[in-house]
Amino acid sequence: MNDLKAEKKHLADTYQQLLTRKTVLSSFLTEDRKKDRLAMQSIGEEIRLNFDNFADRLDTFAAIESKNREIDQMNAALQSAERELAAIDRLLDSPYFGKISLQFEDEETIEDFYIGINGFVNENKEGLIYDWRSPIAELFYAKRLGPVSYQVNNQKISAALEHRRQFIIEKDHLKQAFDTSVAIQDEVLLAALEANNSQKMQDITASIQHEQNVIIRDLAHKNLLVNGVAGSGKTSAVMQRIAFLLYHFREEMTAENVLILSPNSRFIDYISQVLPSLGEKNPLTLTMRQFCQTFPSVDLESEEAYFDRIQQTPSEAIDLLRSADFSRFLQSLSKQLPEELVLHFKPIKRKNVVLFSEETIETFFQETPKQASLRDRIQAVKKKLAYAWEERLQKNALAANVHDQVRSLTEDEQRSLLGTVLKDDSEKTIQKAALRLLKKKYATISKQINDLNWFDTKRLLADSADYFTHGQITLTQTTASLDYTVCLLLIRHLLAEKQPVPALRYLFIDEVQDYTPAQIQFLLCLFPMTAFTLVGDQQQAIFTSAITVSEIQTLFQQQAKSLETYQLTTSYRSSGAITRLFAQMLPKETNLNISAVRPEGKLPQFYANLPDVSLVDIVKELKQPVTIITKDSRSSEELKQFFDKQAVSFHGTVLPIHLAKGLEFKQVLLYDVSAENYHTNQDRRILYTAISRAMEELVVTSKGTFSPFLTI
Ligand SMILES: Nc1ncnc2c1ncn2[C@@H]1O[C@H](COP(=O)(O)OP(=O)(O)OP(=O)(O)O)[C@@H](O)[C@H]1O
Repeated sequence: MNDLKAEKKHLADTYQQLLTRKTVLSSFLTEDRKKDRLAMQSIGEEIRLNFDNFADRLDTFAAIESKNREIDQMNAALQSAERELAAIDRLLDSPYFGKISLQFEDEETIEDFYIGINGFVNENKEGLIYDWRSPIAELFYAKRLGPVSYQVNNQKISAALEHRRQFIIEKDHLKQAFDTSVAIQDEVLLAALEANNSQKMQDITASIQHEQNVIIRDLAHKNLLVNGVAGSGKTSAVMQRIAFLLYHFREEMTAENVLILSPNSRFIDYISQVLPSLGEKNPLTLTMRQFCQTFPSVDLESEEAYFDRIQQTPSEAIDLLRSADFSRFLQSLSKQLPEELVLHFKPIKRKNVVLFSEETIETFFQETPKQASLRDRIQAVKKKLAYAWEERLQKNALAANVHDQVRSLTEDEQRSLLGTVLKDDSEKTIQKAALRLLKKKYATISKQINDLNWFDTKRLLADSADYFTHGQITLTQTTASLDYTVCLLLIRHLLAEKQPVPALRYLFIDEVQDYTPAQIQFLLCLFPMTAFTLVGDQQQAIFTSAITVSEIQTLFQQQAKSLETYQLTTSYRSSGAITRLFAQMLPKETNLNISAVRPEGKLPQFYANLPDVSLVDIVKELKQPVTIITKDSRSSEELKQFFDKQAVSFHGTVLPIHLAKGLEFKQVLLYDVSAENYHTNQDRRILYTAISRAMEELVVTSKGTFSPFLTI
């Protein structure tokens, strides 16, 4: 490349300008922090607090207000400088990764734009680096050279993309440069894949592929569903899309308006660095179980019990609780309750003393307008109960014995029961304190009223199941399974009280194939205005809790919501040989043609009829760290104990597949892939998922003969 020299010079210049700006910002921050402290100190000295008369008070407030404004301005300047400094620090690691040369209409010269992980404008207000999310940077990810356009402030700008260059840069060292005419060059992609050395997920900004970019930047469609093969960058696309949206809507939303639902706690940790490395805050990230636990009075099975359960064949009752039909029926109850379904109320009690009987609550309910929605009627009953309770407390607070109780309180007791020490013992003070005392004493009653403990939602759910299945299914729920809780929360939300949820603009669901139709329906009800991005892989549906693409599409259609579907078939994670192996696992009718990006690499090794004692040598010989993946938790535990007993030490982990899901590891050993362990269609998907966790080296063992799904 004849202008490599010019590129090196450009890099040196840019790097120098970044360094200069860093120095300016650092000294501004140290100086300003000092000034800030001094300013704070001087406030007390400068403002004479004078509250003598009305005019003095106004003057004092005005002086405080003006000082506050000064401090706010100072803080805003500090924060903005801190943000800029952090961005510069990121850029100093690698100032930019791409360049596009554009010929704009009516302009004679071609203009160059350098693209980096963040933007940088120098002190002369020249844009030296453009953020990869800026409108113009989209052209960098465009498929071909030639006529292109982009949108700025709803205005279309046309140009000709004359030239695209990609760089591999470390600090101020230009390691490689490639001129590319078709999207992102393989060398850059392969270099990015090679450089993936971390245990945590990394951003893919410099090598986002065209089909991923379309998903990341899709603003035209509110709801997206991405069905992509193993390793096709679905999670990466989710993270990059969040970063893109936070940038694009920076004036309107923050990370607080985003929620990511993830498969398990390990995965949450795995993705935790991507957004901070791009200068963005992580949004709240939860598993569906954790999300349901955020609601009041939810008591749920543990994560382990949950995973155990969703690997078992479900009972008829669980099937019902997961189904779209049943949750749709529950949803329909909010409009009209069939005559056969009767609401049941529970008495409000304290220590076996009934304060509001079922009959009283039933009467309150009957007094509410019949034409109102059930939720409004329940809310009206709640208000009536709260009012009746307050009245009762006020009446009781007049009683002499309560007043005596108040008078006999020591100062310490007053502090702990009334929150203050009584100033006098006038009738008025004592009466007020008496009410406070009673409220404190009977706090559980207010809580019961508030938490709707008196409305028997469990009974309604059980009766609904009975009615819906014509008496075929009786719900006898001993432990609160996630499936049961989701239906209960749906009833609570639609029929009793809107559940408290964050104001979400975007909801991202990873591994969506593991959700049930009822769960998706529940989320759609909870977040009617939110935009959904769902990503998953039908072939990785390894649990009995699952949903298909067409079921998801139907659920969206029923809610009159559009859903744009994307399919990704290029796999970036595993070597060619490993990709070939898991691609063979797909049933013919899927018609999926998985293409690998990485080179062929080392062939997987297979050991049939291998006793555990021989496993030890194989594990030790493998490049470390090695991840051993088992089919379930029980075999993981057994294997760990076996290694302990044998005093085998190796660098790595033993994980059941449900915890390895979504993650990736350089060296993987699949434990006991025997015909006995892997013969059903679900086993086939487990195997496909397990093999596709391996990036470079794969060893497959079996205690007996191999599963028929392995065509070695
Ligand atoms: N455009 C890209 N450039 C560089 N690396 C990429 C790109 N796309 C994906 N990768 C890498 O490929 C690997 C797989 O990506 P990711 O985990 O996002 O895929 P996935 O579709 O969510 O996988 P799975 O469903 O199998 O868990 C990751 O290491 C990711 O960094």
